[in-house]
Amino acid sequence: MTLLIDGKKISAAVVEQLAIDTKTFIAEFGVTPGLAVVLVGDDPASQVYVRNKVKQATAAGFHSTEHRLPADTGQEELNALVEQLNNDPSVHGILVQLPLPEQLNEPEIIRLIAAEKDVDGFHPLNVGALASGMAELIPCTPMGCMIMLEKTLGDLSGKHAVVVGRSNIVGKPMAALLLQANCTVTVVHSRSAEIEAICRQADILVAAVGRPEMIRGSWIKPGATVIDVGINAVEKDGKRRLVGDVAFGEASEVAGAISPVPGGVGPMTIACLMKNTLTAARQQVSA
Ligand SMILES: NC(=O)C1=CN([C@@H]2O[C@H](COP(=O)(O)OP(=O)(O)OC[C@H]3O[C@@H](n4cnc5c(N)ncnc54)[C@H](OP(=O)(O)O)[C@@H]3O)[C@@H](O)[C@H]2O)C=CC1
Ligand SMILES: Nc1nc(=O)c2c([nH]1)NC[C@@H]1CN(c3ccc(C(=O)N[C@@H](CCC(=O)O)C(=O)O)cc3)C=[N+]21
Repeated sequence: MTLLIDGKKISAAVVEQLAIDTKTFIAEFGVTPGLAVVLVGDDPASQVYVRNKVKQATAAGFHSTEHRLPADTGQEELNALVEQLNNDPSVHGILVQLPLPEQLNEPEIIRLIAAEKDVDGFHPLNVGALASGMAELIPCTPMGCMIMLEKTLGDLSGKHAVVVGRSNIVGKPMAALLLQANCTVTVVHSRSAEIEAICRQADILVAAVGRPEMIRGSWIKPGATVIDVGINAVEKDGKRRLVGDVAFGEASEVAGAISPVPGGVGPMTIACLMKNTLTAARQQVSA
């Protein structure tokens, strides 16, 4: 029997606990955690995520604001907004939706966000803290994957984890967290040889590639735990559908446990963003 790792359900439990912790926090400090989400341009998928984020923030009891800028926004203008949010004491968390339109310098923006308000965990200070096991703000998607894995497997010590993808947003921080959880970690990417054979050795397989259904059933070791991070919009029978980086039907016949798309990592990412916002608020009131 293959276990379905239900991200919707697990994330609902996370948000429920968070709403309780937030109430306690507000009662103790008289401060409501604030999240600001910045969206440049009008990419429809990004709009969906931003809407979900703002909705969940409200459900968690946060104060949240949405800042939409036109696709042709210049660097100065975006910098000025980030600086304004950095200086706003009612804002504890800042998320700038990525990728940015190409005229904007992404690393410059990531560095400009105050590290203590960087609820994505992308600032170099937070990346360094994660690498050395001192992190407070951990990238939301990998954190969500870890919660799913620990819920499914308990202790991860000694397991061989294979991460497909090495982006700063998912693959690299995922590998860091798995290593910290005592896994033996292999990271493969577009220049790797023998990807299939390496995947087949994985007790834990995390797919974060951005290629619809690239990972086939035959790449999976029987009984392995598979976490599918991919969110790919494809046309099927004239309709827009979301599929992951894993061929779900085939994979679920081999895997011991697998997360679906949608309803897997996506909702966990948003729940972890809320966790980080409360963590950031806690740090800032006690600073
Ligand atoms: N559920 C969620 O909350 C989130 C989902 N996502 C989704 O996860 C997926 C990955 O996102 P992200 O990490 O940002 O994507 P990126 O495009 O930044 O990174 C993709 C990675 O996959 C590697 N790769 C690409 N093609 C291949 C291939 N054929 N074989 C092996 N490796 C390959 C790339 O290698 P190289 O480095 O060599 O180019 C790169 O490291 C996307 O579908 C995205 O939509 C992303 C963030 C959050
Ligand atoms: N600075 C920054 N931080 C991010 O965390 C970030 C980002 N930029 N850019 C884009 C990616 C993508 N991402 C998702 C979040 C939630 C869902 C999600 O909730 N998905 C649902 C439903 C999706 C739907 O129905 O369209 C699901 O998978 O079930 C998906 C994808 C965060 N990202």
